[in-house]
Amino acid sequence: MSTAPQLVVHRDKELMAQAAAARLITRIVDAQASRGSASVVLTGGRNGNGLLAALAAAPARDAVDWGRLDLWWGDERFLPEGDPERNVTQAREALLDSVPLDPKRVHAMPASDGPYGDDVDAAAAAYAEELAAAAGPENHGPVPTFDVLMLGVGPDTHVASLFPELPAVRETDRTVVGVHGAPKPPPTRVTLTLPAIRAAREVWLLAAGEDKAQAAAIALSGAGEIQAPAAGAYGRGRTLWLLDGAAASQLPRSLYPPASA
Ligand SMILES: O=C1O[C@H](COP(=O)(O)O)[C@@H](O)[C@H](O)[C@H]1O
Repeated sequence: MSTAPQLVVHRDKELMAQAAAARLITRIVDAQASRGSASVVLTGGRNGNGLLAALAAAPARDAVDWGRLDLWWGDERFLPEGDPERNVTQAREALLDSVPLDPKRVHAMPASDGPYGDDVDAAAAAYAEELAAAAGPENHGPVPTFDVLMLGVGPDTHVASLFPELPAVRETDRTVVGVHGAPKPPPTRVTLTLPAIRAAREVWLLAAGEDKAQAAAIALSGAGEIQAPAAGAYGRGRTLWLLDGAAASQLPRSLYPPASA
């Protein structure tokens, strides 16, 4: 069942990143307190990396027990290990290299020079198996119930590597698929599908900057998920759109009334 999106609009992208980082710290600490560990799905892109950098700079980051955190990725650019364009490389630089994570709990998606070579579909199937192996009987299918799954919203409404009208966004069965011919480079990618995204307790969509304004307005105005993948991303318990004022500037008044002064 879809959860209605809730919107939080911050003044600018710096404040949005800091507030989202604080929110994430709280969610992780709460999950660790109630379930012993936490699981978070990271996103690539400018807003996702901005959040990780803000988290790295937040003194409260020491409240997290980094050894009891599972990290997964919503998508990956299918490039060689260590490529600066890989989402995991950027996440390592922004945060992961500076906190004491358990390497066994950092579930990066395969690289194009990894065990599956350049076979992106085999790489996607392997990640699906890794997710299935981590899912327990208390989960609702072949993926863990992630505590928080974050998605950067692209200017074309893509989330993860689910681009409008491409086959990946139509997938209703598999949890992870290979993407061929993505309109944003690189063309070959690995992505969670909408059914996997919807297994999360909380889905957070991040949109900051003027170039995200139209995408946010379209996705939040009742567009279909095939044409606007962000519209199909929701969590089991909560769907949260975290925006800055620029990204919120084209939202319908019923969702976010502009300030009167
Ligand atoms: O390529 C990607 O783009 C999106 C959005 O990135 P942004 O820089 O426009 O914020 C991101 O969510 C995705 O993970 C990434 O692979």
